[in-house]
Amino acid sequence: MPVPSSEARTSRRRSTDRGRGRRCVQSRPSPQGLVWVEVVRMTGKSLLLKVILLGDGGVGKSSLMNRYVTDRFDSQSFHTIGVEFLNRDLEVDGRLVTLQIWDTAGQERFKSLRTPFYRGADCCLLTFAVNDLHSFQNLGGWKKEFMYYSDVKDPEHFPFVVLGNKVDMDQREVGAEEARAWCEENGCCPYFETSAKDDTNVTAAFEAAVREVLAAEDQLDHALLSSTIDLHGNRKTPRASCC
Ligand SMILES: Nc1nc2c(ncn2[C@@H]2O[C@H](COP(=O)(O)OP(=O)(O)OP(=O)(O)O)[C@@H](O)[C@H]2O)c(=O)[nH]1
Repeated sequence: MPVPSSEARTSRRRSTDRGRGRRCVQSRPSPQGLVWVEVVRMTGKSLLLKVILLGDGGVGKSSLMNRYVTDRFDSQSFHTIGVEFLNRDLEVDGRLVTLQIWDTAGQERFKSLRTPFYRGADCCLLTFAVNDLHSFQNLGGWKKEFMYYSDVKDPEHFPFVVLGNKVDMDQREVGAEEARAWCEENGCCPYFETSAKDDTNVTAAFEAAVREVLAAEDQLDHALLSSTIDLHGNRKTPRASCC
């Protein structure tokens, strides 16, 4: 397999570190010695979230990332080979977040270069172009590919956001209602109609991805705090009464 760029390698290392550093889960006995509580720690001031852009070649993934991070649009952009990433800091609902956006190559011939980078993603942005029906019909395939290679622990609750890009173009082949219906059938993920070219909804879409992740994490933290575990990490249902 070709070696990823040094930037990509650095990021991979960091995203692994993040897995260890961001959430240190400790088990401690309660004063009664019966119940175990979990303490979730945040390290550093900002939460590092990895989001990944997937979709057919040419739908505008790189352009969306570049518009959001550098506020530029290139009408002659090249196909991505493998993966690239950019970071942007932002504040969402009072929480500081470093968003690490991974842009992947949509062309089939680069599949083996992109799939190793799916692991550790916190959210997946499934992207199509509204003037390209085929790219919309392929969304299910992209979701499947992501689920297969990302090794997500809780597939049912993993956050996805769907982006219908190039809404600035006249020749539309996919309607907003059709796209929303797909989202509804595929787990109610939020849908955004975007244009990297004229900067329509780009910020809103990335912020929605962050909100989806934070909501999923809050749910998980809540579940962890209200459950109990024994010394070997096996969950136990709390007993209704002592003795
Ligand atoms: N009109 C219009 N053109 C866009 C938009 N977004 C991207 N493009 C153009 O579409 C072409 C492909 O854009 P990319 O961002 O390279 O697409 P990609 O999905 O990253 O493609 P791969 O790297 O092959 O996976 C480029 O010529 C862009 O300028 C948009 O919102 N509107």
